[in-house]
Amino acid sequence: MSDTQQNDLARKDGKDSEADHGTDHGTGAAPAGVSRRRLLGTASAVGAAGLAVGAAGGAAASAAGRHEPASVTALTTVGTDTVAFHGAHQPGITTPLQARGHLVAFDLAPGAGRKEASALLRRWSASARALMAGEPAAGHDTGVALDAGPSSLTVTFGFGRTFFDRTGLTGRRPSALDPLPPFSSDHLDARRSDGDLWIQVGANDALVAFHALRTLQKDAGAAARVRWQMNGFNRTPGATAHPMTARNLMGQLDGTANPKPSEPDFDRRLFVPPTPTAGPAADSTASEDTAWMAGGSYAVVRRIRMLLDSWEQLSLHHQEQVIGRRKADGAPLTGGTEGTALGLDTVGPDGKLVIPGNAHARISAPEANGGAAMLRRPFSFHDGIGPDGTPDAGLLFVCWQADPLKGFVPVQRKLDRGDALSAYIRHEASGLFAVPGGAREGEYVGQRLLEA
Ligand SMILES: C=CC1=C(C)c2cc3[nH]c(cc4nc(cc5[nH]c(cc1n2)c(C)c5CCC(=O)O)C(CCC(=O)O)=C4C)c(C)c3C=C
Ligand SMILES: [Fe+2]
Repeated sequence: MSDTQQNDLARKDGKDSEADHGTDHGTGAAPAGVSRRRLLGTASAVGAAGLAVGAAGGAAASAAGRHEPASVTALTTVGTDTVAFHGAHQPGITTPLQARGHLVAFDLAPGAGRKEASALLRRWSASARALMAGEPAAGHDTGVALDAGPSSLTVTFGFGRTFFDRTGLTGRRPSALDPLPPFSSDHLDARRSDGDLWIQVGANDALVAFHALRTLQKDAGAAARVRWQMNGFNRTPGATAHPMTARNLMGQLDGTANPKPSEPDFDRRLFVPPTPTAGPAADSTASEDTAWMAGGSYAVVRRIRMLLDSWEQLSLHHQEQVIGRRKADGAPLTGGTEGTALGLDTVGPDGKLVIPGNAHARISAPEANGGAAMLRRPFSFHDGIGPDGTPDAGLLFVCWQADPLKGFVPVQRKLDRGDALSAYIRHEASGLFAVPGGAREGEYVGQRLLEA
């Protein structure tokens, strides 16, 4: 069994034990040694108000002069959930979607090179490890995340194409980092695209996520400057009656047909193999000296604005024709439930395909793209109202794959040519980042690139 599968199973065990105790957060293991039943027992002694206030409310109650028992503050497992920093792969790739996300790109400062980059990655990894374990950041903790647990915090680091020239490592740049091809529907803003370094922060608490982001920005010191930052969100764990696929801001279930860890080719699709596999591709990879990417993955990041004013004018029927799935439950228009395969050849009584030829789900399906697949792990964004008076909202589309030329690129090429959804979205920014494998104990992320 792969590390990914083990990780997922470990989290699933957590969920199951949580379910046994009657919670529905679906976010991971309960705090060690504290059963849900015991907490409920404690809470019932202080009344229903104690149940509702949770951690933040507990602090407020103390400030108001009421001294609640400390155990009341531990009613939820959302705060106590942790994700491992060390492992074969970096966290934040197969981790379940978190409620809050920050994507931030940095450029190395003028004059900063490999030495400074290596010291920076060492500092960043130390902070990420500590914060993900629920410890304060070394030296300069701001206290913003005080009272909260790690809340499934993940920090993921990547290198952009330009990083390699700036650090004298051009010879070790993977060809997979070659620029993405232009697409006819691109409206890309160069200032909000690319970057030498990229960080993805995710957490199930907004203050925990902000605290991590701020810590990492301060860690950058004089070595690197923020190039762009994007802030996103997803549904809060526990907001729905049962764990389910996330909805995006168009209201669709988004993520249904993602590759699953239980599928035999999951790791192969997502992660760079330790050694080049046999065959023609192996020769070119071997000559690249990219062994440092073993266990890593490539992240394609796109800020995709949704033209919500136009989208929301469509009838439900038309919206469903655009995607090829039912809006309420994500089932294919050919019937069944969310998990049912798309009936791509099914024809209706009118002789037409039930899932239209230009439906987004049809065009992006691996069956229609020579098996090309990626793991989509997005955040929604809403940055207010744009100068044109429409919502500046949409999807921070992040997808993961072992090779962008076998994942994002062929699918986006196809979508670019005839996706019914493209009339309602606009790609505004883009980045491609090499995300190295996870750091082993005592190692920092990227050490195998920077110190070999
Ligand atoms: C190039 C890759 C993709 C981009 C860009 C993209 C943008 C995008 N997608 C949605 C909404 C949905 N996408 C869905 C499925 C789906 N999308 C992609 C790829 C891209 N999407 C793939 C590979 C798939 C899976 C296709 C399949 O195998 O069936 C769906 C259906 C539900 C699901 O499977 O997730 C929705 C809904 C939006 C709103 C969007 C840009 C804003
Ligand atoms: Fe999609």
